[in-house]
Amino acid sequence: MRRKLAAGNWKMNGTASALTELGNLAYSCKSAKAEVLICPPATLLYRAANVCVDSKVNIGAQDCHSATYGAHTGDLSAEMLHDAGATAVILGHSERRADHGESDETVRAKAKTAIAAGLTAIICVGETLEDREAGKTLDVVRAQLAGSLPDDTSGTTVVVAYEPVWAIGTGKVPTVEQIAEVHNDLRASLVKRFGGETANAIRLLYGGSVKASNAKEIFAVAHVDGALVGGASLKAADFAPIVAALDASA
Ligand SMILES: O=C[C@H](O)COP(=O)(O)O
Repeated sequence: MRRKLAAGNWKMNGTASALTELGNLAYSCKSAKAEVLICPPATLLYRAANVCVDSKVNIGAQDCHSATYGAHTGDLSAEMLHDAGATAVILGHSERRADHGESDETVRAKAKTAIAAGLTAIICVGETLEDREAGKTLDVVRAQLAGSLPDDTSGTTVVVAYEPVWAIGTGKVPTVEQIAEVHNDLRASLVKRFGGETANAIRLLYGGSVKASNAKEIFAVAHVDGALVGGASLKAADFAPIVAALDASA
């Protein structure tokens, strides 16, 4: 049975005062059955890990460099993130694929480095509205999945997050039928490439305007093992109900 995962991506939000929210979340989630992960800005990683020590909340990062060290001004290595207390790292987020021209090959190289440093790689895939309207959703997601996952992927090293670009930050959410179609296809693609045992251990998250109000119906969809949440993860009062809905879906 795959353990459920509620992951929060704070994106470029939060200074030291935001650590109070993290403490509130740690308290709210003290009885959570699902794995809970918060990915704050890198500037808060170390302190966030200290706030959440001995709690049910793990801390993650939002990106890493594909190199292990060197002349990469402004970048952070996976080892540095692990050293700061991160247990996972989000890779290939559509905002990085778009803003930084990140290719599947770049994401795959970063994932290999992250896994080697002991981090779980949360690899994002998702179509644009143009892709969906052109009927290309499954083609796009299959290609990103194939190109972004390392060959030695396992259920403990990789999590896949399906995030339709047009649902991120917009309040628009695919229908449960649309989510089910993609998550079923993701699972089938994983089985085809890695075999059933490995594929069935890989958790599939949905991300894109997840809120307390829609979490229950999203978590009821087959092959949805949790969520990657942006805006609704910034406040404990918004994110804790999503964790509770995930626990109730188990
Ligand atoms: O990483 C999180 C996703 O981009 C979803 O963000 P959102 O919940 O604000 O739509």
